[in-house]
Parts: sequence; structure tokens; C-alpha cells
Amino acid sequence: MALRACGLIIFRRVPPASDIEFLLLQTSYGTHHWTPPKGHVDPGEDDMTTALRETEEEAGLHASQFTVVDGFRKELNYNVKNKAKTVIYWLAELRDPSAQVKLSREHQDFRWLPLREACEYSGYQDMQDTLNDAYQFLQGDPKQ
Ligand SMILES: Nc1nc2c(ncn2[C@@H]2O[C@H](COP(=O)(O)OP(=O)(O)OP(=O)(O)OP(=O)(O)OC[C@H]3O[C@@H](n4cnc5c(=O)[nH]c(N)nc54)[C@H](O)[C@@H]3O)[C@@H](O)[C@H]2O)c(=O)[nH]1
Repeated sequence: MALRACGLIIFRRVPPASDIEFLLLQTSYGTHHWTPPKGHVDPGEDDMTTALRETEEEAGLHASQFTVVDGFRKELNYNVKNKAKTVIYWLAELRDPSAQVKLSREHQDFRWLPLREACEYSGYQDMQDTLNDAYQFLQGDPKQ
């Protein structure tokens, strides 16, 4: 069975034009790659509980600080060390755009990034597609 992880693509709308910025975290290990907060599903845990737990552990953002967006859920499938991994992402808007991110020891840096930069930082085609879909969804495109 594939390794399973879940997380939240957190975004904020920045005044004055409500520009959308996505939150990416940089790992403090390995290749120091950038992803939204996410992590492995614990035994017996449901997917959304994992996504909320990992977001709080990795970014210091509690569920009371954001709103999960209805109707957006993406599944990524890729291999890690020759083992299949499935990652489920939901989309969530930070209520207070000035809320502070608090990293755990798993990450060494974070950025709030507009779509194009977020895609560049991620680098993975499947995550770029997911970020683009999220952005389109937020513009009101029902196909996403
Ligand atoms: N010292 C050390 N420790 C590690 C290492 N590795 C893990 N730990 C420990 O494990 C714990 C993590 O626990 P959680 O937080 O619960 O899990 P996740 O959040 O799931 O975290 P991971 O980092 O395991 O998983 P990914 O982000 O999935 O990265 C795995 C590989 O997949 C590629 N990849 C990443 N994203 C994408 C994508 O969007 N698209 C595509 N196509 N590919 C993507 C990329 O090539 C990457 O190298 C930490 O506490 C560490 O202590 C490591 O190398 N050295």
C-alpha cells in the first residue's frame, strides 16, 4: 500500500488588492525542498485530522486561524525511495493575513509566495499543476 500523507495549501489575501499568496515551508533535511504543510497519516487517523494536525505542528497555525475552502481536494501520487506515496491536499484561507507562522525543527524557512514564485520554489510539476488549479478555483473556475 502507498505511504499516505495529507496537508493544507494555505493561502492569504494581501491588501490592498487581495493578491493571493501561498505558504511554502522548506525542509531542514534532505534536499531542502519546499512544500505546503503536510505529513504522514498516523494509524487510525482520518485524512483531514492529519492535515490539520500537520499544519499546526509544522506552521503553528491552528484550525481556528483559517477556513478550509469547500470543493477543492487534490491527490498527488509520486515515488519516494522507490515506494509509492499519496498526498492529499485541501485548500485553506488564512483569516488574518498578518498571522505569524511558527516553524518546527522539520523546517528551516518559509515563504508567502504569489502563484508564479510558488511554482518556481516547488519545482515539482504535479505541485505546480495543483497550485495553478487552486488559483483557478479561487478565481471561480468550477472545472478545478
Ligand atoms: N534526516 C532526514 N530526515 C528525513 C528525510 N526525509 C524525511 N525525514 C524525516 O521524516 C519526517 C517527515 O515526516 P512528515 O512531516 O510526517 O512527512 P512528509 O511531510 O510527508 O515529509 P517528507 O519530507 O518525508 O516527504 P516529501 O515532502 O513527500 O518528500 C519526499 C521526497 O518526495 C519528493 N517530493 C516532495 N514533494 C513533492 C511533490 O509535491 N511532488 C513530487 N512529484 N515529488 C515531491 C522530494 O523529492 C522529496 O525528497 C521528518 O520529521 C524528517 O525528520 C531525510 O531525507 N533526511
